[in-house]
Amino acid sequence: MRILITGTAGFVGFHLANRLLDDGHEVVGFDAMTPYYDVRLKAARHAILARRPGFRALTGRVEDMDALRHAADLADPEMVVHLAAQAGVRYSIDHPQTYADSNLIGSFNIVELARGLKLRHLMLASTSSVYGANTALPFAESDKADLPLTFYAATKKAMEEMSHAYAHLFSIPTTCFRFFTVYGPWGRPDMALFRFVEAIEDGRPIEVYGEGRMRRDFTYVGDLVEAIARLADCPPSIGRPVQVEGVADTLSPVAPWRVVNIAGGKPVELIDFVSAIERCLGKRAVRRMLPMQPGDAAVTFADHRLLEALTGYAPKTQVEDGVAAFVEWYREHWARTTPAPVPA
Ligand SMILES: O=C(O)[C@H]1O[C@H](OP(=O)(O)OP(=O)(O)OC[C@H]2O[C@@H](n3ccc(=O)[nH]c3=O)[C@H](O)[C@@H]2O)[C@H](O)[C@@H](O)[C@H]1O
Repeated sequence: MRILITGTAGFVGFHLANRLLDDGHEVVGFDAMTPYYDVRLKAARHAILARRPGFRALTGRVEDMDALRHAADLADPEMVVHLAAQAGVRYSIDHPQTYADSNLIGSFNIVELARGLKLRHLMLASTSSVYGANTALPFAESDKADLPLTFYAATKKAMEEMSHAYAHLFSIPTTCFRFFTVYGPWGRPDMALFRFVEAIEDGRPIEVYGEGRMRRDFTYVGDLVEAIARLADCPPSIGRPVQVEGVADTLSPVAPWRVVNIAGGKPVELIDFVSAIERCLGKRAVRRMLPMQPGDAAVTFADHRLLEALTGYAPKTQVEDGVAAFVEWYREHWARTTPAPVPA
């Protein structure tokens, strides 16, 4: 299949592109290389993809419709996977404009682009953050999700809603998947795992928010891309819901559209995550215990029965194993081969 993926220099886009190339698909990757975090990491990911037959990279922002149209002309895609976004829960508090630009305008451009393409499937990355102030656990996709705690979450929910309208009006088979704190090799430097490992290796204290009592349904990136690759083969079709024991399919009655959680399935307390990191590194962290940060969710925990019913797959990697894979990558690859930053 010919596939256009936005955000291929990003953490998830890099892994997904590799996975889909392994399966023999052709991939055009579209990425703006934004400097939200160390661009050398993005460049290194793209350099690996560039060596693979079947991959072509284009640089551009999702806010730039002309650049997107150019990418679509080149790719002639049968499927679009939209992963490019301004991510990060806590960063959104002081930088809402970048979220409005990338996540609202960018996602609008993607559905508008899809309107003119004959796609088998449009897949869009959403987030567990849309469950916001919900307290009923686990989070089921059919639960109302109308109480976002951050503007980041609000922009992702808006993307889900925009895509529903477009799916309805223009018959675009659309799946929105909600990620739950994805981690693993080549991960994002702004996220807990990278920050903790980097600090412990450098002998600096780590900052543990919420006194370490928050829980996250951490999802290993290898499991995530397996789930997305399987979901790619399950485009929604109106009137053809899947039967799921105990949970409702989110298939829209008026559009070929659904939303699906992708999560590890076993929430882990942050302090236990820190202990797993310490065991893998063979070092103790100096822990600075801090209060919860504004906008953070106390718990994320996904109902993953819909994913299982659709794909026959459930994520399986234990946190200890996933953290070990990250630590091996960090020590053997990133810390060893990355040059010191150029002074400003
Ligand atoms: O699934 C999501 O909806 C989101 O997942 C991710 O957000 P989070 O769950 O916040 O992941 P992450 O940063 O790994 O922090 C994990 C925990 O460590 C705590 N945390 C974090 C950093 C730190 O230095 N100290 C700390 O205690 C922190 O307070 C938190 O309790 C994505 O960034 C986001 O884009 C979105 O997709």
